[in-house]
Amino acid sequence: MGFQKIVVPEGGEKITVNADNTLNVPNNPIIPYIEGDGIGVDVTPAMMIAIDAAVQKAYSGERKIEWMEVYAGEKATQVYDPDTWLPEETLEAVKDYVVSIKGPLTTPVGGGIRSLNVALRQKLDLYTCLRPVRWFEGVPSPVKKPADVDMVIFRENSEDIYAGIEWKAGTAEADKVIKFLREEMGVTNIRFPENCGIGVKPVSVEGTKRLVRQALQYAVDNDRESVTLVHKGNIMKFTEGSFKDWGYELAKEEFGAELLDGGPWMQFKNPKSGKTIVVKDVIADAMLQQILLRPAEYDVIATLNLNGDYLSDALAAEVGGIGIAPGANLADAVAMFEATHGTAPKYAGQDKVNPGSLILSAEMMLRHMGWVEAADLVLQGMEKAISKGEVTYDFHRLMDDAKLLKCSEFGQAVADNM
Ligand SMILES: NC(=O)C1=CN([C@@H]2O[C@H](COP(=O)(O)OP(=O)(O)OC[C@H]3O[C@@H](n4cnc5c(N)ncnc54)[C@H](OP(=O)(O)O)[C@@H]3O)[C@@H](O)[C@H]2O)C=CC1
Ligand SMILES: O=C(O)CCC(=O)C(=O)O
Ligand SMILES: [Mg+2]
Repeated sequence: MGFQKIVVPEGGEKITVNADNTLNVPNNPIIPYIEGDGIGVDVTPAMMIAIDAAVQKAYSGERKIEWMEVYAGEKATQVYDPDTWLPEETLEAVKDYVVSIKGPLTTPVGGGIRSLNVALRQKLDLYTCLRPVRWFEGVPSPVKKPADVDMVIFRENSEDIYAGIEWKAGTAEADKVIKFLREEMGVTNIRFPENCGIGVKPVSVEGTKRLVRQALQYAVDNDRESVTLVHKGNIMKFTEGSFKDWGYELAKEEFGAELLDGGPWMQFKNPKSGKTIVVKDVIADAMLQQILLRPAEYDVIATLNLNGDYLSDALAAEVGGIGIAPGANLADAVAMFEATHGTAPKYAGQDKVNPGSLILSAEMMLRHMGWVEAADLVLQGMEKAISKGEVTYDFHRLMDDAKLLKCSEFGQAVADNM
C-alpha cells in the first residue's frame, strides 16, 4: 500500500487475521502508533522503552516490534495540512495492520471538532472498550482495601449519546427536531422549547448484544464470577432499560443462563471450569457507590458508553488514578490499544506524567498478540518499580519515602526491573 506521509518500516511484516479472527503474528510485526496530543509526546516514547525492553528480554532478539507512526490530532494538522485531523490513510493503516496503539487526543469542549477518539472507534467499529482495573501492590489509594478492586469494564463504544447526534440551541436543525417531536410525536415535556439544544441516544439490540456477548465470553475464558449489567433503566427505559433486558436475554439464549432465585438475576455454569457465573444488574448511580463500598462483589461489568466513561475514571481513582489505567478498543479483528486518560495539557512536554497507563495498554496489546512472556515481564517490571517506590509525581505526592522519577525515567525503571 502506498502512503502519502506514513513511512512503512523496512523489514517489518503485517499481522494477518484468520477466518475465525485469530491472529497470525510474525516475529517482526509492524505496529502503527499515534503519538497523541498533549502528554502524548511524553508517554508514548516512555511506553516504547518499556515494551521494547520486555520483547528483547523475553525473546532474546528473535522477536521485535517495528513501530510505524501514523498521524491524528494536532500532529496530523502539521504533517498533512491545517484542516486534516484524522487522515484517511491513518484509518487505512490501523485497519490493515490490525493491531495498533494510540496516545490521547484533544477534544475541545462545546465547539470545534468532535472527538477524534470517538471518531476512530466509530469509523473502525471498535465496538468494545475494554478497561481492566486492578490494584498493584504499593500503589497509593484513597480506599481501605484497594486489592478488592479487580473489575473489567466492557464499555459499549459505538452507540449511546456518544454517537454525536445533537443540535445546538437556536439552530434551524434543533428547532426542526423539536417541532417534529412536539407536532408529530406528541411530546409535551420539553421544558423550554424555544431555545433548546437537543440530542439523540441510539441503543440497539445488535449493539447491546455484541458487547454483552464479549463480556460474558470474557468471564467464561477468564473464569470470572459475575457479569454486572450497569444501566440507568429506571429513567431511560427504552435505551438503558432495554440494554439490561437484552443483556439478560443474550445470557439466556447464548450461554444457557437461568433465573437465580426467581430472577431478575441469572446464572449459568462456565463450560470450561464448571463454576457458576452470575449475571446481575445494578442501576448506574448506585453502582458508583457500590464500587467504593463493596468492590469485592463486582467483577466483569458490561455497560453503555457514557456510564462506562464515568465508571472507568472513578474505578481508576480507587487503584491509583488514570495515570495507570489501561484500555483497548476492540472490533472482531481490529484492535487499538489506548490509555484511559486524556492529554493533560498542563503537563504536556514536561516529561513528568505517569506513562503507566499506556505501558499497561501495551501490555494488553502484547497479550492480545500472544506474546505473553513479554507481557508478563512488563507487569513484573511495573510491580517491582512501584514496590521499590520508584514512581512519577502522581504516586509520589501520595507516598512517603518514594523516589520521584520523570516520565521517561519511569519507562526505564520498568525496563530495568524486569
Ligand atoms: N482517549 C482519549 O484520548 C481521551 C482524551 N481526553 C481529552 O484530553 C483532554 C484533557 O482532558 P481532561 O479532562 O483534563 O482529562 P485528562 O485525563 O487529560 O487529565 C485529568 C487529570 O488526570 C491526571 N492525569 C491524566 N493523565 C495522567 C498521567 N498520565 N499521569 C498522571 N496523572 C494523569 C492529572 O491529574 P492532576 O491534575 O491531579 O495531576 C490530570 O490533570 C480533553 O481534550 C479531553 O477531551 C480525555 C480523556 C480520554
Ligand atoms: O474523546 C475524548 O476526548 C474523551 C474520551 C474519553 O473520556 C474516554 O474515552 O474515556
Ligand atoms: Mg473518559
